[in-house]
Amino acid sequence: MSVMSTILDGKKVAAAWRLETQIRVSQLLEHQVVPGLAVVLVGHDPASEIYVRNKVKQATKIGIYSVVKRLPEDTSEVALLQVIRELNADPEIDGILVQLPLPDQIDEETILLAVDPNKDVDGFHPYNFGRLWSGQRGLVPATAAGIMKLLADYRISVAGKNALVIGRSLIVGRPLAALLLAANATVTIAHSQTQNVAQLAQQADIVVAALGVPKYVTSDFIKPGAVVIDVGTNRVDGKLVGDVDFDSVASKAAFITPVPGGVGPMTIAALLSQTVDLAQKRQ
Ligand SMILES: NC(=O)C1=CN([C@@H]2O[C@H](COP(=O)(O)OP(=O)(O)OC[C@H]3O[C@@H](n4cnc5c(N)ncnc54)[C@H](OP(=O)(O)O)[C@@H]3O)[C@@H](O)[C@H]2O)C=CC1
Ligand SMILES: Nc1nc(=O)c2c([nH]1)NC[C@@H]1CN(c3ccc(C(=O)N[C@@H](CCC(=O)O)C(=O)O)cc3)C=[N+]21
Repeated sequence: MSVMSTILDGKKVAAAWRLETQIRVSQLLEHQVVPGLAVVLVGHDPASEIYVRNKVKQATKIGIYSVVKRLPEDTSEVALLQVIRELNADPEIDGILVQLPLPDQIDEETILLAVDPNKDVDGFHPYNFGRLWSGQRGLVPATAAGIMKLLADYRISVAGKNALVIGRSLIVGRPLAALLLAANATVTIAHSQTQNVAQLAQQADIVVAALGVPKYVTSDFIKPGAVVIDVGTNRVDGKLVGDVDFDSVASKAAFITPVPGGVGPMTIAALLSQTVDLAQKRQ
């Protein structure tokens, strides 16, 4: 027996969310407040270029003023710190996002610490990360926020569920685990040294794949009726492939996100919404 699962349509939910954000932007404009977003891109990682272009395009479309600071691959830490200080001091900028990863000569921790925690729209500053893990409200990394919104929109309850998050990066795995915990899930975090990930997944009501290994999660990982969230965005032969083997898993899961059109658009919508939250605080 093979039952098709419900596809969690991130593209659709993100479009509706952007519309809500756009309304909030027009209300701010009536008060002469233009939300401002700065994206800092060091080097020219082609994937990063695409995301940055999408972010800026969608921000502009809903009335957010956005600037991209493009810096060469060989930029020094000192030079990057100078750019961040200028953005911290710029009254037109509400949100600052430093695209990761950074080139080797730049220490990530130093840079994340330099961003004004009140403008840290990515939620990567240790102050905001600490708040997140303390269960306090604040700025939350966009991918994790986007996934929680997608679950909420489909009325998928998290409380009391077993959730497995595969991946423990600053960008996705850790913040998502914190949000699932705050929503009263029982959370397990798997990483590259975890034994028997498949066995852990078989116990899980919610499986999140955020490891960056194409089609890693196959149907034998999945408990029938589980919710499967695919964060993976891997280029394989020019095609976008998730961390989940969609075709096999879709016949076993109750809900599943596609790639593309799942978590990716929600990430951008979350970023825009949080930029406007910050602009509302300015006002
Ligand atoms: N759709 C979206 O909005 C976004 C998509 N992405 C995509 O999500 C994926 C993950 O990104 P990101 O978190 O930045 O990746 P990282 O490479 O920073 O982290 C990967 C994590 O997965 C773990 N891992 C790697 N291999 C395995 C394995 N075989 N079994 C279990 N765990 C493993 C690593 O463990 P360890 O810590 O031990 O090294 C690490 O914690 C990528 O495909 C990326 O492109 C990322 C951000 C946003
Ligand atoms: N400081 C920082 N913040 C980030 O949020 C951040 C980052 N650095 N570094 C890189 C990752 C990756 N990321 C994605 C955002 C959108 C899509 C996205 O829109 N994906 C579309 C497809 C886009 C395409 O065609 O490539 C989709 O899945 O439908 C994907 C990935 C944010 N990241």
